[in-house]
Amino acid sequence: MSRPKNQNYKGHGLSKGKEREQRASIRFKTALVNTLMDVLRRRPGWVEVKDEGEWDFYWCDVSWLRENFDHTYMDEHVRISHFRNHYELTRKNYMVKNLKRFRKQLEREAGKLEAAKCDFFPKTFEMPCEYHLFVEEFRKNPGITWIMKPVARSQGKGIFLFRRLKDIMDWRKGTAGKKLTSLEAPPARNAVNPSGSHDARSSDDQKDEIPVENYVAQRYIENPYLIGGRKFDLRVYVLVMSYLPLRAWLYRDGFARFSNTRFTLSSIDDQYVHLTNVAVQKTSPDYHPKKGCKWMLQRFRQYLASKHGPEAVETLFSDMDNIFVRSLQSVQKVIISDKHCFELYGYDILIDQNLKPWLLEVNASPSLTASSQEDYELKTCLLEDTLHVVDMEARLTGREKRVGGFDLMWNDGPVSREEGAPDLSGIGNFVTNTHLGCVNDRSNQLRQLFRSLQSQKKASS
Ligand SMILES: Nc1ncnc2c1ncn2[C@@H]1O[C@H](COP(=O)(O)OP(=O)(O)OP(=O)(O)O)[C@@H](O)[C@H]1O
Repeated sequence: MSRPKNQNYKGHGLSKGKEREQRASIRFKTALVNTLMDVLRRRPGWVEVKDEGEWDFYWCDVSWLRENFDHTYMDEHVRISHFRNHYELTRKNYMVKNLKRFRKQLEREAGKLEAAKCDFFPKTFEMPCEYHLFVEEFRKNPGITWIMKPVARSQGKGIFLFRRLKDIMDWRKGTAGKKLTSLEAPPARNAVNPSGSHDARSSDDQKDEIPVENYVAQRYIENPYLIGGRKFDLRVYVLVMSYLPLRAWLYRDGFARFSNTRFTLSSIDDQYVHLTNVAVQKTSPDYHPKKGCKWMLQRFRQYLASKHGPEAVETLFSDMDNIFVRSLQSVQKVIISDKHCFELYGYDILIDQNLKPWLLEVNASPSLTASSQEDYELKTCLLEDTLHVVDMEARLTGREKRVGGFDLMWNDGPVSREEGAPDLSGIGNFVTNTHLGCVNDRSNQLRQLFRSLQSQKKASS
């Protein structure tokens, strides 16, 4: 149960057994109205709490953390959906700062070879504070393309590409971010998207103190892997249950997000060519709502395997595992590891023509809104499986290596992933089939549910 720190607690003085008895149902609260709401409402034994009611589980947004976390007392069993200072990983500038520091530490302690395993993020400078370092680097490689990204916005807002220092001069004068303006909203300082329909960028304490909007200047990956001539990036989900010790689960499914326009380096001002965010692509004149711009990860794997063979695909996916683990390790000592917190991260990965994966960023609030039936199925399974791992019902033994579509990737050390490792929870075998692409009953149920939700929506509008 949760309550403000100095408020009297109704259940105070009850024995543990009585308390557990009283908690026959799990009281949940959520700040998001999307697929998540469907999943929570359907979950047996879970009841929704509104407004100031006490809760056991809260899928909060990051602004709630800032305003309430430090003043809320939480009982042992209570869980919330973010770590207190999640922005250490989910703000573009902090992520890079932590990765650079971690790389240096590895070089000191384990040598250059080990440190080189952190070379998965494009060269990045924080602006304006690293402007002079950036200029030095810029002059070393004339003619290459750079990308400027606001540190705390999302959905491609405020992003632009450049090749001349003059463009940065304009930015410094306060005109930056005006190149790709068609989608641009006013700087979303402290903005939180209450519907959760987008990847609402973290709104956190640090942001309040930033007098001008900060950017990162990042080397643009000029040779992205193309499918059908189009650029794409991957969205992969990682669930962290604890930072000390680090305990992280990797979801088997995810998707590739494609641009609608053929890739070319000749027009760097065209956002539809260079930015693969769905929010950007949806506004493209060539966008087909039915076709969408996503491929499920399984389909992407199959495509790559047919082109390059299974070994190349294995190497690519294990290089991605390396990214997940190292990036989490880079913030392991910085993030406040509170036993009440978990976090479902959305990783954005770009693959180049050498099949090298690059980490673009990590999202604290990956979009949970479905853009198609397939997407709805993926997100529903993802959320159900997340709740299985969070385990408010106390059904897991703690020895599971697989729960639904999640594989335990790191448990204070690497976790061996034998093929067909049993799902000890007994929860996930059924679910896992869905992830392997089998059409089963559950999948059909979801399809029906999706259709009925669609027709309800139509009827009400
Ligand atoms: N260094 C890079 N090289 C090539 N393309 C990039 C690079 N950085 C970003 N992009 C492209 O720009 C898009 C948006 O970048 P990024 O995800 O960093 O910003 P964002 O606005 O926070 O997006 P999101 O809403 O997905 O969080 C990416 O999906 C990718 O297509």
